[in-house]
Amino acid sequence: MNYSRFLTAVSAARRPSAIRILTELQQRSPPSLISLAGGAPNPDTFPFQFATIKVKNGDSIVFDEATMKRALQYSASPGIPELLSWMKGLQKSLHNPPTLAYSPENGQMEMCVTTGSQEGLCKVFEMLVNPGDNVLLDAPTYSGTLAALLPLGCNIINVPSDQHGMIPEALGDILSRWDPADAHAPGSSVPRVLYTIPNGGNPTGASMTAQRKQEVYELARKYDFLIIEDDPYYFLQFQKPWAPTFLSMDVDGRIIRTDSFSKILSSGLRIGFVTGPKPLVDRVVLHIQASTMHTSTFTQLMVSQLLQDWGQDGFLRHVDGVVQFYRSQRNAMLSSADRWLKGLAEWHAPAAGMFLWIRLHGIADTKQLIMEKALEKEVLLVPGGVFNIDSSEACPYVRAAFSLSTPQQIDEAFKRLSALIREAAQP
Ligand SMILES: Cc1ncc(COP(=O)(O)O)c(CNc2cc3ccccc3n(O)c2=O)c1O
Repeated sequence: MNYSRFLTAVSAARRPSAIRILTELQQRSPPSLISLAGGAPNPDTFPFQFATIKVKNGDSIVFDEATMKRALQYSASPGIPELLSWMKGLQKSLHNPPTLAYSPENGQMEMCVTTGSQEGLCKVFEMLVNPGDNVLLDAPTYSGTLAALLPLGCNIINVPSDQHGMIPEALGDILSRWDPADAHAPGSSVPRVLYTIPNGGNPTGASMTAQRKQEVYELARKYDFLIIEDDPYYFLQFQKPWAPTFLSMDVDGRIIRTDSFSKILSSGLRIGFVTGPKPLVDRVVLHIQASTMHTSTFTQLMVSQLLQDWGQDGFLRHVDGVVQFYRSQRNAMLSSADRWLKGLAEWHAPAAGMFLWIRLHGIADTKQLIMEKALEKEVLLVPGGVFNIDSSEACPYVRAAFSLSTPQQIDEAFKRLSALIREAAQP
């Protein structure tokens, strides 16, 4: 694939940081090398000496003095080698991307660590989206994505979707306004990027079927666009086998996947990953070099040691426990919805994630209801309009998260919401 056609002017202008090249050169050199190059601070001056982090299974992660000095020091922009290597092993086991065996210039699978998948998304958009570009996505969508995309001045084209995710026929209809042959013409307006959340969508809870992913992928091949597979809820799928990912079917090297440890290990540690064709991931790293330089070495080392101790089987056993928790939370929310909201609202049972997308009857726009009346009743949800491309558009939906509240709190919250809807619907 010709990846240069996808790059923004900003991204094409980025060059490797000379300092980072020296840092990585030094890190690859034998200890006998004497470096007067890097402007790194001397870790002997740092006030932190060592750390022991107790893990719930009884194990401990120990940062002795040498490890602590490394943890507190600058590290490589793509991520620390041991974490990247472990994650590449996991991606191979879970997705077995066809691009694993490709040459770098042909899109060999590469990865980098990001400070949460939010940073990954922001850097990927900065790399691919120029002002005026047509970008395809299925709204309502994650508000953090809209926050990153909209200021770039692109034209977001909303692709219709339902509880099974983006509708390929609707995407095909939208694309039919262009001739695929024009895709490579200079200044072509054929969309070059499609973004979607394939599992446990935020806010809709929708999960794409494998069939729909295959059909969307074929359209991406026909019109030669990239797919950003934003999949932080991949590990929160309530049924096995987990759905095949776009990455697992990527014979062309046109998938850029963002993963996150936020929903399964920690959201505060800010660990995410970008997986995709090497020419593009290497470019994302250039954007990282010019902003955060790298994700915290401390948190990368901490997570890396945990994963080394667990191995893939141990990691997946941990994930099973997390899934069990969220499945039971989802079931509690669904039974409370049945108890309090039947006849007042409608919803679909999510197969993954942590959100229930609820359409309230008799209410054209939930914004005022939530921002004023709901607070009086001491119940808080997210008004659906914030997930629309135009947040001022009326939206009868609310997003309810079943991640933090107890089943008892969820039940009381829906009892209060039902009173709200009844009052609001009265003439
Ligand atoms: C589809 C999709 N893609 C990327 C991300 C970012 O996750 P990261 O790996 O942690 O950076 C997210 C995180 N979503 C949310 C985050 C959040 C944080 C504070 C408070 C509220 C939040 N609400 O409501 C959210 O939905 C997401 O849902």
